Amino acid sequence: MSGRTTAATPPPGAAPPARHPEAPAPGEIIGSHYEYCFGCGGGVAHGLHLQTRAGEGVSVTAEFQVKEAHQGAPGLAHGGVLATALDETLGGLGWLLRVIAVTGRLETDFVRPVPVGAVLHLEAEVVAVAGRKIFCTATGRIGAPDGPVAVRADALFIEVKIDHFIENGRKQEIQAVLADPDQVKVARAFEVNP
Ligand SMILES: CCCCCCCCCCCCCC(=O)SCCNC(=O)CCNC(=O)[C@H](O)C(C)(C)COP(=O)(O)OP(=O)(O)OC[C@H]1O[C@@H](n2cnc3c(N)ncnc32)[C@H](O)[C@@H]1OP(=O)(O)O
Repeated sequence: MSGRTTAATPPPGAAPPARHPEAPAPGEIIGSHYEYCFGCGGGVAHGLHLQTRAGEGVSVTAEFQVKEAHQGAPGLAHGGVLATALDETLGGLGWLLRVIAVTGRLETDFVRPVPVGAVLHLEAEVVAVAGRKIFCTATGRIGAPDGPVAVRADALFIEVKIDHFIENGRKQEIQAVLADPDQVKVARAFEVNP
């Protein structure tokens, strides 16, 4: 059973997504957007360390190996961690549209338990775009890209400007990021080349 609301469903008149001409090529790895991101950062010891790859059209794939630190029940992944894996994979879609976007709504179905040690094969795609609203969907399968579905989500991402982070983030992290020219380059690329 799926208890969907209409919030993550594109309204009539929403446009099909357009892959940006400068989007990473299919198969190309999309690097981490922030070293201390729990989803993709290399600087978080117990993080998910998700490495996202551009797919065809406006889609991405990623893999996540469930570790002991990710348990909820004994030997099983925590549902919140699985939702994070879906959220982080969906977040990678911004790189194909070349917009910065944050999760507004994430509607998740947990279909099968995921054991520690399993590799979750994730894929996400944009379904439609309406103004700043990006409607997308994601699936996580156990063991292989065509393995049994364990989790799936419909989501609404909202396009934001870099000021969203500068105005809302804790000052010490924002200052550290702004002092790092590589990080600023990654973030500003989307605004300079819309
Ligand atoms: C410096 C380093 C940068 C690195 C960047 C990398 C970032 C990547 C990170 C990726 C990490 C992984 C991803 C993460 O984890 S992202 C982290 C988790 N997400 C957040 O923290 C977002 C928190 N929320 C907000 O900041 C605001 O609410 C946002 C920005 C989302 C909207 O507030 P804003 O004031 O801007 O806009 P608005 O309120 O006028 O809404 C606009 C439209 O959207 C509709 N709407 C909104 N919410 C919902 C909802 N829940 N259901 C249904 N609809 C919703 C709304 O009705 C309206 O529609 P319409 O009336 O126009 O039809």
